[in-house]
Amino acid sequence: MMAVRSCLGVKFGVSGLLSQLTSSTRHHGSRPCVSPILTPQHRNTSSSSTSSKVKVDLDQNTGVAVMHMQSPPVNSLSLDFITELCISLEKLEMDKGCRGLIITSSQPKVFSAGLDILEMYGKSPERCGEFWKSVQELWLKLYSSNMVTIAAVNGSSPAGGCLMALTCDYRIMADNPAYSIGLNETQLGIVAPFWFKDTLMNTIGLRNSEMALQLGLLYKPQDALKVGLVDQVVPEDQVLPAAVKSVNKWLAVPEHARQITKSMMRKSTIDRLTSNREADIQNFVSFITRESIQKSLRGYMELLKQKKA
Ligand SMILES: CC/C=C\C/C=C\C/C=C\C=C\CC(=O)SCCNC(=O)CCNC(=O)[C@H](O)C(C)(C)COP(=O)(O)OP(=O)(O)OC[C@H]1O[C@@H](n2cnc3c(N)ncnc32)[C@H](O)[C@@H]1OP(=O)(O)O
Repeated sequence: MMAVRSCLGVKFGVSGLLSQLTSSTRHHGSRPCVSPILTPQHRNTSSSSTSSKVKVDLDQNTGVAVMHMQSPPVNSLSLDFITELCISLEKLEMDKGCRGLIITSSQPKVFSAGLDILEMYGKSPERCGEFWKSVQELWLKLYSSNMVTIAAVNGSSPAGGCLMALTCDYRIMADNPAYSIGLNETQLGIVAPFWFKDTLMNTIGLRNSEMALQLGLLYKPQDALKVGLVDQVVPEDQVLPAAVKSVNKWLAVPEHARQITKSMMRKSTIDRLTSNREADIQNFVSFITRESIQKSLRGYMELLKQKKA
């Protein structure tokens, strides 16, 4: 309980010329690349799709989609919300005209509050299992995406919210000391599973991960930058423009080479979960339904409410 309380308080690799020469003939996997030369029909072509919790704006000229998370109040990742995110991601992944994705929040002050604690409290083992499977699915879709993915972190991003950002290729955070980001699971009395840990370690290394995970650290933006948890910190109103600038830089790299390199870097981490999915679900269910863990979650939720009062 004490612990719970304390918690609340280019240069391109290949030549620029080569990359420019290939930019109009590049393919995204099997998908043709969008030509950078604007014809009258191509100008200002954008499409927008909205489900109740996810709004996606795709600019067909640039091939860049912006996914706005809009699940009030704090974009906590419930089963319904995760399902909508997965459906949107699947559509974008299949869309030949989409090569880059920026993920951001429509909610003020929060990118995502992480997993919805109410999905883990007082629920049947079957329901917990279904929920965890969806969390795995979201992680797999994001971490293995062929698209260039940029997290435009425009608010706090604890635990599962941080994990979402970590799955992206690049993270830009708003320079506001009121915001924080990190895998703070231990502070709730729960344990980040191995694939959360692996994703963090792949980003900030072993020593920093040891400290971050055991202490359940939530970093202010400037500290997150120092440790490598985010790649860039910009004024709040510049988060989205900076993300657009970055995505274009990443998209200028020959697509096949970038995708194969990404896949090579992430494959072993992805394989580790895909070959252990069922066991991981069983682990989660038996862990989260323990009386002591349920008690910790209840205490944590009460503290969140008290903080408001
Ligand atoms: C051996 C190992 C084997 C297997 C693995 C086992 C286990 C692993 C298990 C789980 C992994 C979990 C990862 C997670 O993501 S857990 C969730 C962690 N999230 C948090 O700690 C964030 C908590 N929230 C906050 O800190 C703040 O809300 C905030 C900074 C995000 C926003 O602050 P605000 O002041 O803007 O907003 P609040 O007033 O605090 O909140 C508004 C409203 O929302 C409710 N709420 C907040 N966060 C959550 C959440 N994550 N889930 C559900 N609900 C949440 C909050 O209670 C308020 O509700 P009311 O308006 O009072 O009703």
